[in-house]
Amino acid sequence: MSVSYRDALRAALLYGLLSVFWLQISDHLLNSYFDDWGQLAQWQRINGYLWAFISAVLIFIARARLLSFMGVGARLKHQRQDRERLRQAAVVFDCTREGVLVTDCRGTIVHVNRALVEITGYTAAEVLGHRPNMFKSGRHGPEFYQAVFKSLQESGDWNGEIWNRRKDGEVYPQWQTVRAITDGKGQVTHYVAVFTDISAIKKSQTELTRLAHHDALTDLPNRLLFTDRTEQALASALRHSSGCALLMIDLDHFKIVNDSLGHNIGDLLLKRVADRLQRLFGKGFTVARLGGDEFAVLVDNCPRTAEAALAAQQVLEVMKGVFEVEKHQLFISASVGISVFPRDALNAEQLLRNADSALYKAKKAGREGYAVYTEELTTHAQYRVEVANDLRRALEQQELRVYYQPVHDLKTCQLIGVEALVRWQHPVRGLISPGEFIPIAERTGLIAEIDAWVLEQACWQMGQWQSAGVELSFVAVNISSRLFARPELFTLVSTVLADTGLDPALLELEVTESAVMDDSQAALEQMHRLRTLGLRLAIDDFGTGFSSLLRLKQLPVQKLKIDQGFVAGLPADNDDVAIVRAVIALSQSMGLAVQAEGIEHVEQAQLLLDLTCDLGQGYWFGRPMPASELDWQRAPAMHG
Ligand SMILES: Nc1nc2c(ncn2[C@@H]2O[C@H](COP(=O)(O)O[C@H]3[C@@H](O)[C@H](n4cnc5c(=O)[nH]c(N)nc54)O[C@@H]3COP(=O)(O)O)[C@@H](O)[C@H]2O)c(=O)[nH]1
Repeated sequence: MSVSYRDALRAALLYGLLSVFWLQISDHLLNSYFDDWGQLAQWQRINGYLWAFISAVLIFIARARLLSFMGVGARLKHQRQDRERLRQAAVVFDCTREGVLVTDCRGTIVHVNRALVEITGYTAAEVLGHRPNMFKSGRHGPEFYQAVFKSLQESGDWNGEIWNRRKDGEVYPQWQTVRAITDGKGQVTHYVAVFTDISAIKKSQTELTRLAHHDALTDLPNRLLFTDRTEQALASALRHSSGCALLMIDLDHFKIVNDSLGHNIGDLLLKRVADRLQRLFGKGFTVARLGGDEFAVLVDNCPRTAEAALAAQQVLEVMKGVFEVEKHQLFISASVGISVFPRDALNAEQLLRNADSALYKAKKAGREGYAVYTEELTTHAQYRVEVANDLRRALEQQELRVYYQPVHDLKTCQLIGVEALVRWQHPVRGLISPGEFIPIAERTGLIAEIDAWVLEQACWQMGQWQSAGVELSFVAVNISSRLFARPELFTLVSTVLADTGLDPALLELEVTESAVMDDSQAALEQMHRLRTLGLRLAIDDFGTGFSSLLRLKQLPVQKLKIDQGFVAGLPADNDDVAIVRAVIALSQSMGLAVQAEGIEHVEQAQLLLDLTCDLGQGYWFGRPMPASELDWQRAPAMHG
């Protein structure tokens, strides 16, 4: 007999004994108290009721204790909570965005939610009773599914990426978790799969990867992908003992298209160039846009320079045809730098760098051509690095000097101004001409510091001449495009003028035509700001750039300097004569002074005077020299 039965028997016996005891005692007491039968009968009735009441209380207590002992109350509470939880789970099951699929232990689908219907395109009725392999995409082999089942058997769950097929046939990726559900004895009763459709994430991931590796404008591979492909090509060339060539292509004077026709047309032209290059080389080659107007082509199986040169020549040829861009008929040429693996470089970075050096050489050689990398170019590059380092030291050690070249009035031949030109007094190499170090200073950015220093020296020197009573109309200082592009130029010039006390009207800043046209709107603003200081502005090397006359008209400049390249051809070269005549006429029609530079012969000075040029500068008048050597009285006569 179980403990509970024994307890129940004990309670029943106790109740029986208690009842007998109660009946005996109450009967005895009532009989001894009441003699009257009527009263006795009444109290016996009351006694009966009383016992019934006590019994009811005892039954209640016993039952309450029994139920609590058996845990029925808690179970009822739990049942209520379970019902609530199930209701909530059913809502979650149906509202969740994840697809849910439940199979029995044999793999037959017994339950699916609304999200599964939406994701797969099947109705619940079309799915129930079938097996999950109805969603198979065919992308995974049997070994994939075997691995899933193995994981479910060993650990009871699996999660990972799986490609399935929707009802409409579309194959899509989903992230899925499958779990085995077991009963109390550890037997699998069901499998539950919960999955998310990750096709949108995949698409944006793919798009991001594409964007990171492609140029947005032309859709060509960008520098990152091109470098990667070059590395792969080099590795493959190494394995097969073959070679490959890298062509770096840069469009000549592309800036003019942007400046004159706007960036939209410039962009469209770049797209057309990209298309043309792709068509020329076809699918087997990697054509990339490295940035701006720079493209590159990787030519596989091309170990010899001659073959690479042939490819470069084809690039030059293909660029020759007209580009039709929105009603504009554009012509553009290109320069190409060639570097060959393994002859020139052993890794992608070096190959790119060397092709770039060759491209620089092609540009310097006059553009619309190609140049092949040579070791000499690296030597040059190293030399440039050494000079740049040396220049920094020169600035600190005050090794730079300012020379002044006289500028004469062509009518009176009087010296009326000077141009400040920098020199480098090298401790070992002696006096170095700016032609040797200015281009390097420009490439490294040191030019801004040099120009600032020359400006300070020239203003100070002009102040000294003024104090000494020398009658000079101006001192001209060259401002490189690097410094000219900086907003702090205005502060620099005003500080120098304030520090040296020079009358701003005596200062002339020379800016090259290309510096002004590079970003003409910014240049215009810079020039107007500088003009508020009261100084004068001149366009240097006029005729070598590609000024738009419309832009030129807007510039607040006071002088045009005819480039010495045109003066050199005077008086024999008819083209130069025509150009010089046109520039003089242009200056005069715009109310600008005009100055010719590079005058080496009296005939040149005479012709320029005849053409009504205002000012002249050149070796015939005087070479650049230290301030102390200038001869203020020198006025070389033109007529004998
Ligand atoms: N940003 C700066 N550029 C500067 C500075 N100083 C010079 N430069 C530029 O360097 C280039 C070479 O200058 P330099 O060797 O001084 O040559 C100048 C003249 O010496 C030369 N010149 C003058 N007359 C004649 C001549 O009759 N024949 C001849 N073959 N050359 C002559 O021309 C140069 C003057 O150039 P420009 O500035 O265009 O008037 C040169 O581009 C300088 O601009 C500097 O401080 N900052």
